[in-house]
Amino acid sequence: MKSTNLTSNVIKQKRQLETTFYGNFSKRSNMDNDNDFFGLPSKVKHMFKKHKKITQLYDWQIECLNLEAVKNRTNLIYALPTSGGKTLVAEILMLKELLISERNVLFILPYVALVQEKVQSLCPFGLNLEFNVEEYVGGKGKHPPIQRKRKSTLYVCTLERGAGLVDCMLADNGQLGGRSVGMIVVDELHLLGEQKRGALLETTLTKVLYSNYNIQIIGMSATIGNMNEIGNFLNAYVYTKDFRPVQLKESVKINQDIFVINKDVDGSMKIKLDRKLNFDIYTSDMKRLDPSGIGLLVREILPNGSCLVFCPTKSSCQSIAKIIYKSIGKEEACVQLKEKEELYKALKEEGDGKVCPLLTRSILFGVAYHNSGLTNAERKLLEEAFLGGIIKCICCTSTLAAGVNLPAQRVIITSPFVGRDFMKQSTYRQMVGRAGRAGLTESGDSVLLCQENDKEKIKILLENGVEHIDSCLGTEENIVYSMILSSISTGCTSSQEQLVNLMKCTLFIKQAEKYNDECTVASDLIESCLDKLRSLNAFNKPVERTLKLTPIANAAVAANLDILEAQKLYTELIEASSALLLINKLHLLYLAVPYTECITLERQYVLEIMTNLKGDQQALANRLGINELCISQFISYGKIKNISEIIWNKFIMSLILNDLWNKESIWTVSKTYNLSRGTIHSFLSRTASHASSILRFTEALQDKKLDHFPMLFQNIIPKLNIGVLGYSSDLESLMSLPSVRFGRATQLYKAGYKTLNDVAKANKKKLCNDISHLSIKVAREMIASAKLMLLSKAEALEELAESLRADLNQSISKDKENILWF
Ligand SMILES: Nc1ncnc2c1ncn2[C@@H]1O[C@H](COP(=O)(O)OP(=O)(O)OP(=O)(O)O)[C@@H](O)[C@H]1O
Repeated sequence: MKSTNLTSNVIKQKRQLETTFYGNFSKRSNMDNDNDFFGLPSKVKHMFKKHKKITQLYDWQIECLNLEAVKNRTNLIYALPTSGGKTLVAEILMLKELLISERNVLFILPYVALVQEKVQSLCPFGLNLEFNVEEYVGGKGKHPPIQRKRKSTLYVCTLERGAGLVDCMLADNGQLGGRSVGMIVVDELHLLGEQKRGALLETTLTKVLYSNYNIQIIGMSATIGNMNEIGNFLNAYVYTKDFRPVQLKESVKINQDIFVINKDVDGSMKIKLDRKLNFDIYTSDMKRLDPSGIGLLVREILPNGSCLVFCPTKSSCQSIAKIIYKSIGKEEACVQLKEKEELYKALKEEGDGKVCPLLTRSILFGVAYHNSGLTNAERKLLEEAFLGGIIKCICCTSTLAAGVNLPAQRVIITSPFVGRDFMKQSTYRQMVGRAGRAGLTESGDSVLLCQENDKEKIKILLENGVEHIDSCLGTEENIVYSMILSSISTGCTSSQEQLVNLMKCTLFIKQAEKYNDECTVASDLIESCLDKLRSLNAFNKPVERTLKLTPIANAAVAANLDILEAQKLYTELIEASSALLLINKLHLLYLAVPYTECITLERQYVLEIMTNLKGDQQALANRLGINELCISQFISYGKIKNISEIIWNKFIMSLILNDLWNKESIWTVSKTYNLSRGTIHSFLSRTASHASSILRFTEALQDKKLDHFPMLFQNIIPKLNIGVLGYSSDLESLMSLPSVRFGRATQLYKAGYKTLNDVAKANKKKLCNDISHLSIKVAREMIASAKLMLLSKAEALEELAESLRADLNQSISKDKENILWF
């Protein structure tokens, strides 16, 4: 009876939502019978026009979508220069899978910011075309996913969370949330060549290839030197095109001379003097401040253009932004004043009442810096301002080129070095690829600033082909252990022979075999890894030759931890549970700090903190064995000898979390620990991710001694996820929206949009008026996200109610049968 009531309530709630959002449900169902857009309803075409301003596909996009390989669901990898329009092809393929094949899709992206951007931009599509969009970053996203059988779901995830989702899928016969997965899309496939993350991506894809669940893999990338080899690894059709929608004029500046670079028909480089940079408008002071003329190059594209300035280090972004805003004429400081003020207000709200003094001054001139010292929320506001033309010039590091989609009219590369290393061809290509805005400008240009003595290296940089991708798996043994354990835990393999076959599917073995036909690397490697894993007690006694994992090894897989971390965690939790300090959250926060946390604080700050511990902090220090001896060892040797360094580091990092939890402003915390606010925010995100691993570990382990932990961690994870610890939970639901961080949530709350429902029902124009620095596009996406989230929630409840009812009916009819029988 109860379950029927729940069902009818949920159905009522969902109908109400649907009537509010769509007008009339039956009308919506009849939409678009004319399937003329690659088999998709023509409504999709209109949506691309409305939301992405795309009216026509490029020839290559049409050619690629019509490939036999695509029609036959063969795996596909395709490579084009940056901004070639690769994402659109992937989006159309994903929509086909979600709407026509009605299967779930996993979309793996390399950076958190890219995942959030995608979720935000795909929500209107999910809402109108009726599929779910779920975000998996940090600690966000249920594991295993919520059951959603009625509509297909697009899981948008980072590489790390994608690896976890693939394991869930393999453990559930190729399904996620009760539906089959039909496609996995990987953006920036060249990451395969990166240490750690590349190896993780390689093992994730290898398991999919080996498992044979008929899942189509789509990979996209800027050009890769050995596409065919990567195609061979992924059993994929390879498609490449050298297409750029806007012309790119590349140049190099040495002293005052600017040389244009042209490629001859035979592929050789022609470098020709184009012009001299004119310093005449600079005063002698300005010449001294900006001897290389970066400011002059920026001035050339003003007032209508936009410019990305790539700097070699994080700190140089700030100093170069300062030079540029000082060199820009006063006229720039007089335009778009209202918009700039709104941006300032939004930054202030995000920054807990303060804005960095340099940004305060530079945004007046339309200039900003963008690096990991800023919080994600501040960076997002600056990106939106750049796309909206309020900020005309952003000084950033090369990570921005890979992590954010920001096109500009001009790209200036201030040095051919990234940190201390000479730039790689792929990095250079990714940076210059940002020049030119498709649909907005007809061409874009790039200027690389270099010294006379870099000439030879520059020539090689410009002439050489793109780099090959080499597997990093050989040097990442922890990732090989995890692949072995997860493939056994999910049922993909169960014997040594099967593991060898799995290993043979990796890029690492395929590349090793290239040079050696009789290669035994796979069997040797599996043998030595199994020996090591046996010595770590990862296996129960085998029954015949079947490998079986211990509960801790199984829980490690569920939590995406490697076996050593899982064992460390188990011991730590057992020790903690014997005397857990629950006077406040400090002890729990201590447990949530990842073991591999790599932030090191300066010595003088550590001393200041450790010699002034307060009562609760001292209690935990005592509990962990941190005493005066440790401090004196730290003073004398800079190292601790009587306790593990991990405990010492985790303790200090937990103090940061505790200060934030106790409502200390991020500016004060940043000063106390001498860490940038951006660094603190990324630490929070890693902690959120580790806390959700602990939750999954303890849930999967089902060990009575640890059964209080899931509830305790569930309590702190939501706040860690949103990156704001010490504030009221009223903002939590607003901050679950992809585009909403603390400042925007506060503005929404103050303006009367207190719940997701308020945002879902908002009028986009009114929302823009009520909230500073909010574009119509972002407002529209925000409203769509709120609607989609509420509908998905209502539908999940509905499904739960249905399954409860079915369960109940079954047991009632069984009872009846039994009564009859007796
Ligand atoms: N057919 C098209 N017509 C007009 N604009 C397009 C078209 N296809 C894509 N674009 C636009 O071009 C820009 C770059 O596209 P996209 O991000 O897909 O490129 P990409 O090849 O994935 O680049 P990256 O290598 O940076 O990921 C986007 O703003 C996108 O909306």
